[in-house]
Amino acid sequence: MGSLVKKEETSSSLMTEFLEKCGGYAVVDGGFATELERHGADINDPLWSAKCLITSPHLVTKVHLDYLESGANIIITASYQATIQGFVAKGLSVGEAENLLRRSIEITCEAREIFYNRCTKGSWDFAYAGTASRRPVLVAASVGSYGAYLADGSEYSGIYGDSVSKETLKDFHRRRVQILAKSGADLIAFETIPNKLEAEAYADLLEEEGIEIPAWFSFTSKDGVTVPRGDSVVECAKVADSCKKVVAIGINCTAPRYIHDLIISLRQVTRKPIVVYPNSGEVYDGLNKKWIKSGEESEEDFVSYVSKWRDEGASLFGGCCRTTPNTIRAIAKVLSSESPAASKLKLKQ
Ligand SMILES: C[S+](C)CC[C@H](N)C(=O)O
Ligand SMILES: N[C@@H](CCS)C(=O)O
Ligand SMILES: [Zn+2]
Repeated sequence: MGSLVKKEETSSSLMTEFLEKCGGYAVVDGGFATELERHGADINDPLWSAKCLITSPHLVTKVHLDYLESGANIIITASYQATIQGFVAKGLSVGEAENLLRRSIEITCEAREIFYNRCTKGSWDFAYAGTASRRPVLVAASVGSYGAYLADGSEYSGIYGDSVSKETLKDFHRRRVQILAKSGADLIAFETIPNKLEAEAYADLLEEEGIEIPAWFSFTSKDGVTVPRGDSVVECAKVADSCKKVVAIGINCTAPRYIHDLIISLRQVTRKPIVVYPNSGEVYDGLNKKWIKSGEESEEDFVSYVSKWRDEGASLFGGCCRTTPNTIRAIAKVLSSESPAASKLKLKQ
């Protein structure tokens, strides 16, 4: 009992202490798969970005490093669409599939080490922290939804059919979550969650499997009120709020224009830190694996929203699909010019 309480306290303090170290607000990285694509990777494949764990791990390292150089405090692994079932369908053995999952975390941890070794006294990083300390960086192990594995864009419909129950989803995710939790990541990022059922499955798994690292649950929305399956974001957030292992709740891969109202909805039901990392506002065509411009998106608009999102109560900010290191650099700049550490620096000058 004592050790259970201890673990839960450790979970909830990880994010609080991390945010304190970051000056109150933290920068999450940006679109990962779409950045691999921008560097020439062909991810038109059922494995999507996870294909690069096999074909071009050097690009995975490069994208992580680019985001670290841009100011990210949290870097998310390439495991979004890396599933044992998906790798086995490609002809890999279960053992090879499990090793690739572990490798996704190792590559990210290695990138953090490379970045730390590159940081020298006098770099902007030291000025950012206001002390001679290293910038805090967490590694978040990405878990994409069952819809991501289906590889038809169905994380944007959330419709899995009546044959897929909560138990089906738990069985689908169980082994991957167990492996990722023991691979050296600081937390698990359950991302782009499209329905309440999958959030419930994740919450059950975290509790039943005694997963020892904390997690965030991040939902996607196409209307600013519901997740794609039609469940209200408020109801989904309640599931996340009541799970003790969950240390932040948020929204990702959603058009920036919906984020403000979604933060207000989340705040109605949780006091946990809120994480937002919207996409560029473009819409994904899951059949052709292409992004379609809506004409409403612009990087300037995205970045100008950040202080409004902060005022509504979010504390972790980044980008999802089709955002780039430029977006993250701009977010880091907005936050560092307004953080308590930065204010102290200004006062000293
Ligand atoms: C977040 S969506 C853009 C991820 C890709 C999708 N699961 C697919 O395979 O098409
Ligand atoms: N972490 C994933 C999320 C896709 S919605 C990525 O950035 O590729
Ligand atoms: Zn995305």
